[in-house]
Amino acid sequence: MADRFDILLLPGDGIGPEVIGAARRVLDAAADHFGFELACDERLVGAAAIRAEGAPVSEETIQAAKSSDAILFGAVGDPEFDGGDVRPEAGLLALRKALDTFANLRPVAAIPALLDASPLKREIVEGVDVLIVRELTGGSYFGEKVEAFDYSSDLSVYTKEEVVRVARVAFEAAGRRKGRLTSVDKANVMATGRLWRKVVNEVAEEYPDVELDHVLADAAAMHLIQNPRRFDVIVTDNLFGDMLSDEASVLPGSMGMLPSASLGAPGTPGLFEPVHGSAPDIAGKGVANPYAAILTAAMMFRHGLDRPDVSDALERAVSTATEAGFLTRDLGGDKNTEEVTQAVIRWIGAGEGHM
Ligand SMILES: NC(=O)C1=CN([C@@H]2O[C@H](COP(=O)(O)OP(=O)(O)OC[C@H]3O[C@@H](n4cnc5c(N)ncnc54)[C@H](O)[C@@H]3O)[C@@H](O)[C@H]2O)C=CC1
Ligand SMILES: CC(C)CC(=O)C(=O)O
Ligand SMILES: [Mg+2]
Repeated sequence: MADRFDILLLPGDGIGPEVIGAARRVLDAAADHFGFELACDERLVGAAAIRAEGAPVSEETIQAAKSSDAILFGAVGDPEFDGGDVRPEAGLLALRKALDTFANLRPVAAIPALLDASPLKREIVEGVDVLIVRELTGGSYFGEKVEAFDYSSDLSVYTKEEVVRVARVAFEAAGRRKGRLTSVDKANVMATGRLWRKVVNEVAEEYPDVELDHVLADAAAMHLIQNPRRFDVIVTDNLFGDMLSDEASVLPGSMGMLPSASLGAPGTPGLFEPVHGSAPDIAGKGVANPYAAILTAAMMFRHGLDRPDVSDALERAVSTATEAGFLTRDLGGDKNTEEVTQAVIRWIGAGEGHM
């Protein structure tokens, strides 16, 4: 079991530095509690990097990411650069591509203490436990782009191999969970959707114990908030996965609750990123919800650093803190980022019998 980890922190913009600062304090407390060593390097990305280094991610930062054990990312984006030629978000896309993190795991689970934080009825939210597996390095976000004076286009391309590899990740995950996989596409209108469906059906032959169904993306958006318990694992492309996961954040009650892990080939560093963005509307006020970033750090220990024991402790500490009423404004509470962070730190190790 490894006891030293080289982590690259990329806080980014807006609330990114606030929530990654919170996650860092939690990581330091976990290191003390579990007795491992954390070597953290911190670099700029997004708008912060454009201002200081002239590009949303530098080649040095990409190299540092490749040689780390894992990367903990905050968020990028700043209204200052809206509509400009150089965009902060391009830094994140470049990192995902450079690390080839093609599978983005976005778990969405109802948290018992937060059942009333969701605008949806309790009976819809209760017991929800969905894993969205989003393809992350292909499709319309990465295809050739044309931006002319009076027209523009985004090419959406998927190769068979790109669908095979993310489908396998999703089937494996479903096999470890309830054994149900829903593939989401637009095969009725899109060529990429028809390839997606054909390839997922082929990969299904390798996983006879997993029950597969196909749902069109528009209907999936409806089912997700009407009857979310119908889903176990969802696999879908880059664009639909982005949208469905933001929609799914209303189930636990806030974007500030959703973590994610962006994974590539075994042995390569993962990019661990909360699902939310830089939230310029609340940045700098100290009120951002840090749970998504802390749960993202937990995913880093489970999926990137092979320390599920640390991951379990962080997830337990978050549950206990929510049960004790440590809720930020987005969840209907009145606690600030720091109060929530300190509550999580207090409960790290609780329940293991040696605190
Ligand atoms: N992974 C990333 O770096 C992402 C970056 N973005 C960028 O972020 C910027 C803002 O985008 P938006 O569409 O507003 O999405 P957003 O996710 O930043 O915010 C959407 C809404 O959720 C709230 N919210 C998000 N995270 C929260 C948290 N931790 N605690 C409390 N409330 C939270 C915000 O206050 C806002 O009302 C844009 O520049 C966008 O491109 C958006 C999504 C992902
Ligand atoms: C590059 C990001 C800003 C796109 C996004 O919203 C996401 O990946 O969740
Ligand atoms: Mg998004």
